[in-house]
Amino acid sequence: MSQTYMPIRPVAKAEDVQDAYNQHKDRLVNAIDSTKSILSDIRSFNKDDWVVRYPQLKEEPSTTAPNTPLRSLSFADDPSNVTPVRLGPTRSLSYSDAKEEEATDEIPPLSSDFHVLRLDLKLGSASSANTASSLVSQLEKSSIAHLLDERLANSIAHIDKLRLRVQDTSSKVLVTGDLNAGKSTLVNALLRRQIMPVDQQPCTTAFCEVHDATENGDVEAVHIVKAGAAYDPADDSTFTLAAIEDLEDIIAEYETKDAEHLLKVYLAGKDQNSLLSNGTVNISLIDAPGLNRDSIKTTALFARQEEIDVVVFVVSAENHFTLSAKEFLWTASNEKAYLFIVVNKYDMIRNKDKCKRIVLEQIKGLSPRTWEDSNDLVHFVDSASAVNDDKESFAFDEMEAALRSFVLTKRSKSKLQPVETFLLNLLGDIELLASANKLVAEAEVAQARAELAEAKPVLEKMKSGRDKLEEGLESVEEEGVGKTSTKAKKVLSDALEQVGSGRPFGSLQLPSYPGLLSVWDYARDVRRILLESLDLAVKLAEDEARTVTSDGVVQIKNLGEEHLPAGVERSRRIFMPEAMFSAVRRGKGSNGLKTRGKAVVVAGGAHGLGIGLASRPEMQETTFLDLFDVNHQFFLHFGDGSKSSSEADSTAGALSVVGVGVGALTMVGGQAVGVRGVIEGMVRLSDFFSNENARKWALPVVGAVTIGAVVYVILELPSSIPRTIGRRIKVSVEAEEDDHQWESENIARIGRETRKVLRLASWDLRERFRGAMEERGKEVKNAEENEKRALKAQEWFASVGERVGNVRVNARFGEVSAV
Ligand SMILES: Nc1nc2c(ncn2[C@@H]2O[C@H](COP(=O)(O)OP(=O)(O)OP(=O)(O)O)[C@@H](O)[C@H]2O)c(=O)[nH]1
Repeated sequence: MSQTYMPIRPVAKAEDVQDAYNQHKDRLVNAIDSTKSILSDIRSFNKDDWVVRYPQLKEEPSTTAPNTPLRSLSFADDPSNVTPVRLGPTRSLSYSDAKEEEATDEIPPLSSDFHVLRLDLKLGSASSANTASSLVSQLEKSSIAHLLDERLANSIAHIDKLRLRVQDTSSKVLVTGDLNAGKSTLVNALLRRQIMPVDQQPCTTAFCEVHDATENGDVEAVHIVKAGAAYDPADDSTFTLAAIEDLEDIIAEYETKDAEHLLKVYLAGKDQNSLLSNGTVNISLIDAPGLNRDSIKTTALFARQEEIDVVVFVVSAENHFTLSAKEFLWTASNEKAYLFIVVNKYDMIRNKDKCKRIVLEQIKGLSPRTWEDSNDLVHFVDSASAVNDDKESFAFDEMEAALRSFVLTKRSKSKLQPVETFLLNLLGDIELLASANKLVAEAEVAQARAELAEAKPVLEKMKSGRDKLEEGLESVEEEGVGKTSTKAKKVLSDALEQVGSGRPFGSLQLPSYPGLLSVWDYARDVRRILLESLDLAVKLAEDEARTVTSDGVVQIKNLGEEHLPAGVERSRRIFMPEAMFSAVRRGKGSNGLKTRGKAVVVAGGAHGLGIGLASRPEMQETTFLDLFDVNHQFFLHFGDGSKSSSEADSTAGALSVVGVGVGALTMVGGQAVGVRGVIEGMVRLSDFFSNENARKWALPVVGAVTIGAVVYVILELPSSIPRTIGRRIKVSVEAEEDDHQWESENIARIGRETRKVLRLASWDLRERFRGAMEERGKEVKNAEENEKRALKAQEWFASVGERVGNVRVNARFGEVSAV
């Protein structure tokens, strides 16, 4: 009937399908390349710039915006820190208080979990959920980032494979069916060439795989694949070579053998319109043996192979489906839904409608999905006449076009669609990852800014206050030292002046005069008291210094309060004034052995250290000169009085003998007469004694005067001794070299000690200030770096989101594919 030969679908459809397929393929390849570049960039960013965090989302019920459901976001390395967020339509995250997106009905319920980039962090058994979660929380950021990196690397490797799969143009069409149904005739018709042997007797027992000769270096040939060998056209040890012309003989030869064989047939110069050379996919046709009890299993197994894209099942219109055909179809349709049924020898049928009805009814039972699409998938043809070019065979052409479309559609469904689904899931995962990390980066920017707002003004204040603090410390030190030195000078000069005139200092008292017989002891005690007076003055000056230094320490402490920022630990040193003017001595243990490192502080200043004047043996020595200071008198009148005590002492010996008398003389009248006067007096005396009269009365007079003078001197001793000793002490302490001079040495020492304490306190404060400033500087620098890094990450993750969006748009994901 003519209607059955009418084209079911326009032939142009095949080209449309092909174009659509090519576009789909190209878009996918581009999307794969872009996705791969995004993944590689995330890996480098994770490695070099930012430890990418792995988000975990939990669903929360939301009433206001069902399509942007509320989730709680936490991170694998910090599961306890939870933030409420909303999941956008493309699995991007935003804070739950952000403006809610328009709810649209088309948005499918979104998964909060990762599809491709999911990390299996749940360690331990399900029964020990607590242990597992605690294990997860123990995972560090870096180890999670490392796991993520591995997952990204695996995803890249996987999409590389997908790319190869998408670009792979080879497609296999297995032609099988009942014995003698006309499979070989159909294959020949599709190839536009008589290649397969056609016989009324069942003949084909081998699988003949027909390829384009370009796959074999443009050489037509038959490769008989050796049993068990992994076929490789480039390795002739895996096959036996034969000529195309011998194909019929080879197949005939194998008819007699039991086992099925695989023949690879390479054909050149094919018709441009043949199924094999459509330009998009390299289809290879496989002519399988007719189904019988022996071959059905092998064929079913063959059909199941991954690379078989379409199974063309040939059934004879005369016989309908045989039992073995039904068995095969049943199995195949369960495993592969892509069955293409050619009802051959349709020309032989007289009641075509009836035949069609019966066959379709059978198909409905065997493969409902094929039946549903029977307009495209079930074709009634006459292959024998199609081989004959002279005859028009619309049904065959239509079948061929439908088969070509079907191969492409199937490829699209079996190869492109899964890749598209995978890419969509992967892009969704990337978006989720990027938007979660963007939120983290935003939070870190905010935190860094808050830190900066706190630390920067403190640092600025410290910077501007540094010079002031330095000046303050210097002036405290200088003022302190100046004050102590001035005070010490005054105390010591006064004391020296007082002692010099024979008066003791402070509360010290001179001993009472014990009488002439104990004059020596008296002189010794006076000397001791006067020396102790000077020591007391030193102690007083030291006490003054202690007070001044204490004030200085308090001032330094106040400077610290003023300049050190809050939170910086203040000096915990406690100033002990009594430890001033003390020395640290290496102590000895109770057993008399030296104790390593054990120090003993000896308090009490120069006095306590046993270096006071009263403790110096050379100063304690009482001499005759302490009683009658002839020497002093001599130099008072003949010298400049400023000679060193050593010089004075050396001359003292020579003069000591005459000194007593002369000294006594000089003291007559309580005032100095002078040597010249004495000599003149002596001359006059000799003149006087040479006179007879004078000699008579003068001697008793002189004797009386001398006795009077001696008595006077003796009576004066209680007050003259302190004066003499005081003067002698003054001269001896003043006579030292500048550096060792008692007064200046003590002033310098007291000043030094004050400086030492104040400098130590200043140093402590300076160190604290420097440390605090360094720390604030570091804090500011860290916060600035964190802000910069987080800002960069924020922008970077936003750009990843955009890139993902662009990939989706360019790949036209989400549109209903034409193929
Ligand atoms: N009238 C008619 N005869 C056909 C048609 N197709 C095939 N034949 C004939 O049917 C016989 C068997 O054809 P083959 O192509 O050898 O069948 P086959 O399915 O390959 O056979 P085996 O491989 O042995 O199973 C041949 O004599 C063909 O000429 C057709 O469409 N119409």
